[in-house]
Amino acid sequence: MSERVIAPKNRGFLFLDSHPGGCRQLVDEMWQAVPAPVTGGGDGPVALIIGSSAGYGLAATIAGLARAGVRGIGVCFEKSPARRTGTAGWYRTAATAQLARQHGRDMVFLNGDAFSDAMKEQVAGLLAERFGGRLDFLVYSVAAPRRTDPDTGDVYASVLKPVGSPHATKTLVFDEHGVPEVKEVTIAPAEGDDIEQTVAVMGGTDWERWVTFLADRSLLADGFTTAALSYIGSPLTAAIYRQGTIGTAKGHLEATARTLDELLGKSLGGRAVTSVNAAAVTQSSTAIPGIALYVGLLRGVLGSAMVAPIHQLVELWDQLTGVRPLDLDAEGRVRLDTWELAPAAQSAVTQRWSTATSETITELADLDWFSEEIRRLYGFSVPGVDYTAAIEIDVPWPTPTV
Ligand SMILES: NC(=O)c1ccc[n+]([C@@H]2O[C@H](COP(=O)([O-])OP(=O)(O)OC[C@H]3O[C@@H](n4cnc5c(N)ncnc54)[C@H](O)[C@@H]3O)[C@@H](O)[C@H]2O)c1
Repeated sequence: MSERVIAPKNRGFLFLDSHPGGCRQLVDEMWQAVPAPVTGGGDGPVALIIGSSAGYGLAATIAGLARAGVRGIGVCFEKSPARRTGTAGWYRTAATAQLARQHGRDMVFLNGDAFSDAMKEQVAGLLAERFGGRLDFLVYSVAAPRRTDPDTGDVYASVLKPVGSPHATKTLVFDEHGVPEVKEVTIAPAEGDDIEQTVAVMGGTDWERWVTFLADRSLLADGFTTAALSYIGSPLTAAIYRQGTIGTAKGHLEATARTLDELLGKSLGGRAVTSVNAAAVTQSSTAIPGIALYVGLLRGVLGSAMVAPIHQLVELWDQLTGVRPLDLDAEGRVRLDTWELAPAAQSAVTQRWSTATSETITELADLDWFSEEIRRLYGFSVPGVDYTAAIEIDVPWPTPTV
């Protein structure tokens, strides 16, 4: 037992501790935001969510459980409580597992490296023993800085750089007193094998490996459907995102979807798609130069008309499970980002971006919302949570009952 009062301590957008009570409350809120389930009764389809503890993967897990009535497995990579608290994803996973249990959904969470074959073996074993040897859905939502290639042991590192020439962008930072500043930074272009390395981490290689690994063991159900998360984004961030190293990886992921779609269509009557989601404040997205400024301005323009990840993922599940037909663009992608890229929204954000300075930023961007979103990633700034009270940090990883 280790109870303590947890105060937010941060360096920039990174916090050293997270709050178990706040994380639990946020997971509850996400669950409550999901409209009534569309389940036909019975056990529900079997789903595997990779990257289940944060951002879009957490939204996929909660929407899958609460809306589509799935059971199955969530995989993520989180740190347990020790001297410091556990990571926020540790506590969110414990809270998600508890809600799943309360709602009678058999959901097992595995903590470890999704890129490894050991994790793939573990999932294959669980599918065979616990879930009838058939997987109906796989949602792939990993954002990681590194991947070890299981065949060679090589470690690849992804970078966030423009391709071809240096790129100067405005960026949003907060000084040590939390005062916002708009700065200009110039990012050097990719060099050496930066592009290949980034594609090796954030492209489609590991997603494809998961699908073929499970297919080779006959663990995919007829009609098996898989979706991986992608992003396009605004022309304002294109040099660093879509036309940059990470965008090249997303292009690879989307090409992988087309290959897998053909393969699964022939063998199982199945599907593989990418889901292009909209900008959201997550630990991964705030690491991308310019994105914090862009998202703050987007919120300034759209306010609560921004569609939260949980609502986007309800829509994705509805399309994957056939509540509504799959609605694909010409490139075969589900588009959940149309509200972000709508011309009116983009021209308003572009206008604000061009005039944004340290002096004007608080009027142009919704920085209160942005700062709260950052804190909420760690379970802080959650209404109804008493941050002056001591709270147990030694929350165990959820173990399945029977
Ligand atoms: N955040 C955005 O604005 C945005 C927009 C559109 C699409 N996306 C896409 O959504 C996906 C997820 O991004 P996010 O922003 O939600 O990220 P995130 O940082 O919030 O979550 C990443 C998840 O991946 C897991 N993870 C990381 N490394 C792992 C590993 N080695 N093994 C197992 N799990 C691992 C983490 O535990 C966490 O659950 C990415 O493909 C991203 O490009 C993000």
